[in-house]
Amino acid sequence: MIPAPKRALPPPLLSVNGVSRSYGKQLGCQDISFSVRPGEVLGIVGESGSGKSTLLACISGRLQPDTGSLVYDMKDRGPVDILALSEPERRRLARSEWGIVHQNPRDGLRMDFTAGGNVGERPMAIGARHYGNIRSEAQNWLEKVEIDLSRTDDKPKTFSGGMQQRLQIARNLVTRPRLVFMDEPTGGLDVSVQARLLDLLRGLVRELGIAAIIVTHDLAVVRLLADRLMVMQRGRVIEEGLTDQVLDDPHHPYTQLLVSSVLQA
Ligand SMILES: Nc1ncnc2c1ncn2[C@@H]1O[C@H](COP(=O)(O)OP(=O)(O)OP(=O)(O)O)[C@@H](O)[C@H]1O
Repeated sequence: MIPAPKRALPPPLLSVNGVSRSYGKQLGCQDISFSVRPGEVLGIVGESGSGKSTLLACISGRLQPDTGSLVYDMKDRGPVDILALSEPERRRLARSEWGIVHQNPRDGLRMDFTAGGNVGERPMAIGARHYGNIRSEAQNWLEKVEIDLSRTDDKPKTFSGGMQQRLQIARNLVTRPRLVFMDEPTGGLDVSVQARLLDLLRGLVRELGIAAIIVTHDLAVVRLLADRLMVMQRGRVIEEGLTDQVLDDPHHPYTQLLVSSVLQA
């Protein structure tokens, strides 16, 4: 029998090659390479100071790497070298194709806008002009993230931490980005609120087929959300693979320690 042809993997959405960044003599991250395909969720774990935030800032265009290259497959232009884009081009790319969910929702929300305004601002930024459509899309997203519509015109400062985080997620996903960067998306929330938020995030990411890069020190977050996992220690990647494989059969002693410390907790 003739074997069925293997289905080719889609080309990477983002390719990171040899990215390093130091702060003076202090190493942030060193020689990091990986790629993320459309719809794939990559988790990056490691203890405090291992370089996760530095790496995330470098690959999301918020921090200039010292060396390395970043290639992103834009919807209408194909692969582009992100570091060679002009600042306005990079901002346009971030607005139209990316989302960034910060650990502290205050960093990702406009605290002086209403909840509806926070969600509606993103479609407006990429050209939506019909007020009625923008408001109904915003309300649709508030419902998706389980915020009561009676709160549409309230400001986020009147919301709980969990509600603010859900609002930040709605603000990011309303434009259906192709890639979302998340920095400790459930950090700072109560355990029960975290669990609900994780469920919600998992449902939305899968429903929309969004690719995501999630930085966290919480293995439960990556276990639930990430297809693949990278483990960092002292600025370097020390282990990577499919999430279940890495967590169920860790090879590097540091990953073994990380996994066993969670099991003992
Ligand atoms: N602005 C800065 N100036 C100097 N050193 C920095 C700066 N930001 C980070 N570093 C150093 O870079 C290394 C990596 O830090 P980074 O914040 O990327 O780690 P992390 O894994 O994200 O930690 P955390 O989980 O605590 O946020 C650390 O040694 C840190 O002290």
